Amino acid sequence: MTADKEIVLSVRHLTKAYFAAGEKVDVLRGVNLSIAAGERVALTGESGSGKSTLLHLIAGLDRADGGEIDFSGTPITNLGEAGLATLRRDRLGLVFQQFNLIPSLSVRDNLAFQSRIAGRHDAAWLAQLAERLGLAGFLDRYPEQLSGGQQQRVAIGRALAVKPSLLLADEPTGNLDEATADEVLALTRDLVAQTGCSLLMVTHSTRLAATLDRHIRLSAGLIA
Ligand SMILES: Nc1ncnc2c1ncn2[C@@H]1O[C@H](COP(=O)(O)OP(=O)(O)OP(=O)(O)O)[C@@H](O)[C@H]1O
Repeated sequence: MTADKEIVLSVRHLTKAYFAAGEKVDVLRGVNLSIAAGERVALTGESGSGKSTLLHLIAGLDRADGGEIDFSGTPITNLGEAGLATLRRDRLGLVFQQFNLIPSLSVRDNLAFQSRIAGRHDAAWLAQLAERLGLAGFLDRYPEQLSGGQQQRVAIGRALAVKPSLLLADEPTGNLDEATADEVLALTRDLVAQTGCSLLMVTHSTRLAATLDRHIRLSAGLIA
């Protein structure tokens, strides 16, 4: 990470606990994390270490108990639901293990979904994304008519269509076989570089983690 690069995401002293069966579980105990513009970071950690929890907090899908999250210097911790929704729509790309495509929409309309809502529809960029993701011949199909790898490529294209400042990906290749996972990740890396956005990707694979710019680990509620 170069010192003069803009910090896109800054997380400070983030804490989160859950109550389950009457017991308090401290999942995040003071997480600190900075991601620079264009930086691609892999997040690993044992099952249950809080990786998804951290991504959900950064995406504003859940509230932290304490600490701060800034996007490009703007704190989001105190934003209301509407502000968080706007942030997700305009600045974040989200990709989850379950592809979360809309079954009743064609590939073309799934790809354009978020960028249309954000008022940032760019037909030329979408056509380029579809081409690069190998989806140009599938635009009139529906998600159920695609393979898992193809569906995940639609989810990645949809997230990148808005040219987000940060792509958050939670085990994006977890449901794919190894060869397909490698191919989807390589494409994601290239497209993230072309988009100029930053990437924070949760993965169980230290092999895939090693292919990004930085590899961080969550352990005992802290980034090791
Ligand atoms: N809504 C919830 N209520 C209670 N406990 C929860 C809730 N969500 C998560 N947890 C607990 O918080 C801990 C962290 O969960 P999280 O899903 O963030 O881990 P993870 O590192 O992403 O795991 P995995 O690699 O298995 O997906 C786990 O012990 C989990 O059981």
